[in-house]
Amino acid sequence: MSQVIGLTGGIASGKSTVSNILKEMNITIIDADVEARLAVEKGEPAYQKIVAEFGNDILLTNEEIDRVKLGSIIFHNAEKRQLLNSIVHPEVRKRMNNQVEAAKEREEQVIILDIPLLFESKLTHMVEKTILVYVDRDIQLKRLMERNDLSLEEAEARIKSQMPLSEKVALADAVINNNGSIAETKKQVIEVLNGWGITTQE
Ligand SMILES: CC(C)(COP(=O)(O)OP(=O)(O)OC[C@H]1O[C@@H](n2cnc3c(N)ncnc32)[C@H](O)[C@@H]1O)[C@@H](O)C(=O)NCCC(=O)NCCS
Ligand SMILES: Nc1ncnc2c1ncn2[C@@H]1O[C@H](COP(=O)(O)OP(=O)(O)OP(=O)(O)O)[C@@H](O)[C@H]1O
Repeated sequence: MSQVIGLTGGIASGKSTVSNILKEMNITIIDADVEARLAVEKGEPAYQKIVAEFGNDILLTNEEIDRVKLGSIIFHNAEKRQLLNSIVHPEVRKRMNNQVEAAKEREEQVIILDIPLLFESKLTHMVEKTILVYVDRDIQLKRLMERNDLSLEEAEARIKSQMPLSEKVALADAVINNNGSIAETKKQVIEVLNGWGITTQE
């Protein structure tokens, strides 16, 4: 029997960092952000709907979606964000479910679903247990501004578009504190998995 675990957090809280640690242990990760990117490629049904709703202005010269432009719209406007979510999220769920089924057929012991909006989108029914990657807000803000080269205002708008990490802590089965070094984070990942009876390769 496979165990399906949800990995969540906030923007730039360290989900990819934890995912990479898990990948090194040969654990399968299904990443909602990757699926969301594939779902909006030119020719996909969600692509057509996005262009119909947001107009040709959000396209690059090669006709792919300009993610920077679309991001600057939806992170500042809750209604537009809701509209984009209603187009993209059903496709993401379908894609993730297909991959979970495939991983189950391969009889994988552990399957991790990396879903940033696991709690906001009420997707906990897709998983048996949840792990939250937590960071303090000031560290989150600093890492986000550096990684995405964002202004303070743009970074804050992105953080505010999600449920506060402090609220997510109460909803998760396990919390990994990613304020410290990556080595400290890795130690906690191993402790959580071992605590759930999952043996880890190092
Ligand atoms: C707005 C878009 C074009 C920005 O693209 P960009 O390449 O800059 O960012 P990327 O996709 O890598 O997302 C980075 C992070 O932003 C946060 N985020 C993305 N979309 C949303 C959203 N609708 N609401 C809140 N946070 C979001 C997540 O924490 C995510 O990990 C893109 O994020 C998108 O299409 N979002 C809608 C789909 C979605 O909700 N994806 C997130 C998980 S399914
Ligand atoms: N423990 C750490 N120490 C220092 N830097 C870190 C640590 N963890 C993550 N980072 C850096 O912080 C940034 C955000 O981390 P990461 O990309 O893993 O977050 P994420 O939750 O996957 O983000 P998003 O949801 O926005 O894609 C990255 O630039 C990463 O290199």
